Amino acid sequence: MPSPRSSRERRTGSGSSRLEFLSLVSQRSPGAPDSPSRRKEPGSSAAAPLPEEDCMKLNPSFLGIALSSLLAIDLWASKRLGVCAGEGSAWGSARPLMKVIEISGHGIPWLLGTFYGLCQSDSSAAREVLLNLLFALLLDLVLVAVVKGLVKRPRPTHNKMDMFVTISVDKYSFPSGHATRAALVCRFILRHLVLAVPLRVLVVLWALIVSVSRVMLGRHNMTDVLFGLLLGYALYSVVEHCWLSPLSAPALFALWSH
Ligand SMILES: CC(C)=CCC/C(C)=C/CC/C(C)=C/CC/C(C)=C/COP(=O)(O)O
Repeated sequence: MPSPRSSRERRTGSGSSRLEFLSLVSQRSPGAPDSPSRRKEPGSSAAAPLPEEDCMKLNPSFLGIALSSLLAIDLWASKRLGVCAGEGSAWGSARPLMKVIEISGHGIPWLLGTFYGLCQSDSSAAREVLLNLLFALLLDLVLVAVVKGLVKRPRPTHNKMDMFVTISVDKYSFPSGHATRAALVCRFILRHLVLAVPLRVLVVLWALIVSVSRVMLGRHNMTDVLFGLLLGYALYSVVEHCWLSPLSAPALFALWSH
């Protein structure tokens, strides 16, 4: 059965830099009296029992504090790195170039290019690889849409929503769809295309530049991009596990056999 391994063997050849913190105190209702833990009845030696909700607010878990701190650092650093977020930003003149890089990692050119290649391919090895790339790209779109829809993290406030063709969940930022695609496509190409070393280095650089440009354009926070890269990397393993071949999916391959 042709597999990824066998197919490989066949190939011989601006903004402000103010920190944004989520204060634990501000989460309490404004004007609320002091906590019962600090209030003692006159003449009584024992403190009144703590209501459960106050216990939770006054004793946040270590994990909660660590996560809030990480998110605060993420928002602050991402805002500082969003140097191409607008024409008036520090590196605003590089924004057009960043937008070209954005399109190079967009779903539409990748889907259309792969579909076109599939229709034009005249070898069974090329058809197998391109069909699996198309499957990987579609799976990536669905997975990112599901996670974005579940997490619903808004895009950074400094982002200008002027992206080339988006779908409804693209108003959310976690994870970065460009970063998942860049990592997925990068792993896929390195594994299934025979390329000279300089070209392999270029593919890795492209994936990194697409990812960094998401933060520079102000589209994403750093954690959106880091998680996106991890997700895309892991998704490639799923694609390889479910690899479509003429034996496992004969009907699909029959569609493109000439
Ligand atoms: C051409 C074929 C075979 C199918 C088309 C299927 C389809 C509906 C594709 C939609 C592609 C699309 C609009 C993708 C969105 C890409 C995007 C803007 C992602 C957001 O990236 P992010 O890094 O800002 O999260």
